[in-house]
Amino acid sequence: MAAPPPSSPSPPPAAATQQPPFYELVKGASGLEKVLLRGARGFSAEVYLYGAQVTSWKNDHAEELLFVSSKAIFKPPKAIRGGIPICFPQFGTHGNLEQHGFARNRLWTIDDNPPPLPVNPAIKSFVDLILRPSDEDLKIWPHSFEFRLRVALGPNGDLSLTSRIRNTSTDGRSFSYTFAYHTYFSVSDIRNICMQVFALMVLTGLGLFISEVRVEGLETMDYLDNLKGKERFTEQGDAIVFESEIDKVYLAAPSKIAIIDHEKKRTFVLTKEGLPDAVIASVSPVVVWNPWDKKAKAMQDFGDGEYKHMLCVEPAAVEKPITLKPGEEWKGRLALSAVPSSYCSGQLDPLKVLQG
Ligand SMILES: O=P(O)(O)OC[C@H]1O[C@@H](O)[C@H](O)[C@@H](O)[C@@H]1O
Repeated sequence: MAAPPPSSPSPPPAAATQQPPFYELVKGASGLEKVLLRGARGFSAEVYLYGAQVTSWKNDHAEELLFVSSKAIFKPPKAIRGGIPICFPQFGTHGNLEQHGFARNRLWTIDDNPPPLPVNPAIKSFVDLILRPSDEDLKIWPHSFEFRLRVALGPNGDLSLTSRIRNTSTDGRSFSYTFAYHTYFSVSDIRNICMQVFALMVLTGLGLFISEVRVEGLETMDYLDNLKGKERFTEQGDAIVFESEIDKVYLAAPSKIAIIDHEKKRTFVLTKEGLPDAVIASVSPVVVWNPWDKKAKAMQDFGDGEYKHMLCVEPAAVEKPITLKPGEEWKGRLALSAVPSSYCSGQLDPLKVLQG
C-alpha cells in the first residue's frame, strides 16, 4: 500500500462525537496495566499496555478465542506468550534487531487524542495506544516514529487492530521495517490425529476424512519454509492441516483467510488490509506457526502440551519491507471474527467461508 501524505498537524480528537467510556484501565498480571473492552452481549477483549498486546478476546458465551500460555511471563523484557504480539520494526530474524523487534516488549501509553480515524459509529468500545521510541530504542534503531494502534471491539464481537506508523524524523531520512500481527488462536486440537485413518481410507477408497483444524485460503500458494533455511516451496493439496511443526511464510495470501475448527464448531475469519506484497496490492504474506512437541518443551514460557491448542496465523509484511519517507504514514488493519460453523466432512464450501 502506498503511504498517504501526512495528515493535518493539529487534528480534532477522534472520539469527540462519541460518548465515553470506551474502555476501562485495570491492573493485570504482575501489576501490569491492561485495558478492558466490553461490547454488547458480553463480548470482551483485554489489551496490555506492555507490548500493546491483546491477551484476551471472548465471544458472547464468555469463551476465550485467543491462546495465551499458562506459563506466559508478564514481566519485561520477555514478550507475553500468546494473544496478539505486535512485531515491529522487524519480523522474525529479518534484520539485526532482536527476534520480532522491540514493540512487543515496550510499555505503550494510551493516546486519548489520536488523529482522526474513520470509525464505524456502531463501535462503542475501543482504545488507542501509542509507542514512540525512547533514547535507548533510538540507539538500536535510529529512526523517529509514532506507532498508533487502535484496538476495537465491534457490535458483533469482531476484533479489529488498526496500526498507523508514521515517520516523524526531522533529518530527512526514510526508514524501512517489517511487521506482523502475531495472532495466537485458541483451537480444540491442532493434531491431524487421524492421518493414519485417512491414509487407510484413501487406500481403501472408503471416503474423505477432514481433520479438526484446517486453514483455508493458503492452498496451492508459494511459501518460504523457515524450518528449511527459508527455501521456497509450493503448497500442495487442499486446505492446510497439521501433523508436525510448521513455520512457513506464505507469500501472497488473499485478504481473507479462514481457520476452521471442526471440534469447536467455530470458524475464525481473518481480514487484512494494507499489508503490501511485492507485486499485487491485494495479497500479502501470512506466517503459519506451531512449535509442536519438541520445541514446546524447549520454551520456558510455554506448557509442554499447549501446542495442541494453539495456532499462529500471522498477517505480515516480511519479504517486502515497508518504507516511509519523513512525514509519511502507513496504515494496516487486521479484523478478526469468530463465527459458528457446523460443517461435517465434505460439506464445507471454502468460497462461502472466504467470500460470504
Ligand atoms: O518465540 P518468539 O520470538 O515469540 O517466536 C515464535 C515464532 O514466531 C513465528 O512468527 C516465527 O515464524 C517462528 O520462527 C518463531 O519461532
